[in-house]
Amino acid sequence: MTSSVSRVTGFVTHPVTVRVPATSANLGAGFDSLGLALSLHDEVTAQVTFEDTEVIIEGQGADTLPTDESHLVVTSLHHACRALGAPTPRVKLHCRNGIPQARGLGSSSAAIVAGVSLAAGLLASDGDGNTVDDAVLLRIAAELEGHPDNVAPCLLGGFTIAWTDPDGARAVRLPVADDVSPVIYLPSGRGLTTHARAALPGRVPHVDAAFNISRAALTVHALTSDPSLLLAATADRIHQRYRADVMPSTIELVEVLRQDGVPAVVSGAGPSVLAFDQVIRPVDGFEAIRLSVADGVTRL
Ligand SMILES: Nc1ncnc2c1ncn2[C@@H]1O[C@H](COP(=O)(O)OP(=O)(O)O)[C@@H](O)[C@H]1O
Ligand SMILES: N[C@@H](CCOP(=O)(O)O)C(=O)O
Repeated sequence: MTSSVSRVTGFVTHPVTVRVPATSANLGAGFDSLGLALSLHDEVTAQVTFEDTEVIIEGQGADTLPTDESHLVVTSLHHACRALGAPTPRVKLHCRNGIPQARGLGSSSAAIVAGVSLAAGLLASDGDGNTVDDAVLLRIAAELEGHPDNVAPCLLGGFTIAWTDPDGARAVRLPVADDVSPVIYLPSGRGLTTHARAALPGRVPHVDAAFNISRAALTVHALTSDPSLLLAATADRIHQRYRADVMPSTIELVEVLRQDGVPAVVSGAGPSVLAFDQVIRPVDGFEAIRLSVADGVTRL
């Protein structure tokens, strides 16, 4: 927590808007650690109100997400206010959502990062509404999400390595090589991260852990310096195969693409597939979307 947090004096009265990117976590071998920010975004505006909390939603989730205080952006904003020693305000929230939910594109992390960033933006400290640094926001956001690999690229942008210390989550952003070309294969069906995590075993064989350590380390080199190594680097043995029963067509697509020489992985906890490819392939049951590597949360 930055020292300025103790000087919080209240909330700004003007609206604050943040833009948060989608993220693809794991990147194959880097389970719960590696992540990439991608060019799909939610844009969220919050303004403190003396009336009841109100949530207006356009775009993804407009018909399904709650519009009261149980909305994830509001609960995250409130959690961050408490963590920063501030009261929890009622807010008017306007969400313009471009990130599909429950598809392995980090929508929950985007909502959480939006909430904690809006809290930082609304807190007025010595007349300056944004005095909480990214390291503090990362710790708060990762606590809420339960794993740091999506919230890290959502906050910092680009390609990130995240890890958890006794004090909480930490992350570094690394530069991405120019010819890294992400394509997302988006299925129409949804899959909750909690379900896909429940499919994982409590232990994995030592030999598989060793396999993944070498590939995760290689992924750092491949994404930053030599994308020709991405096929070898993105092989995984500790999570994707265990998830096959809950997303069979996703795992099948990963295998078909990899057999064709395309570095392809389950995006996050699925069911989308992330491929690094110069071409977009038509695939039955999936919408192929060309994306680029994005920056992290921005205050508009
Ligand atoms: N923009 C959003 N606003 C409010 N809640 C959201 C938003 N995005 C995601 N969520 C919540 O998170 C759930 C999806 O989270 P999760 O299963 O982790 O999928 P994802 O891979 O998209 O993060 C949604 O069902 C919803 O409850
Ligand atoms: N490491 C997590 C990543 C979850 O990402 P999401 O985008 O599906 O929320 C996991 O594999 O469970």
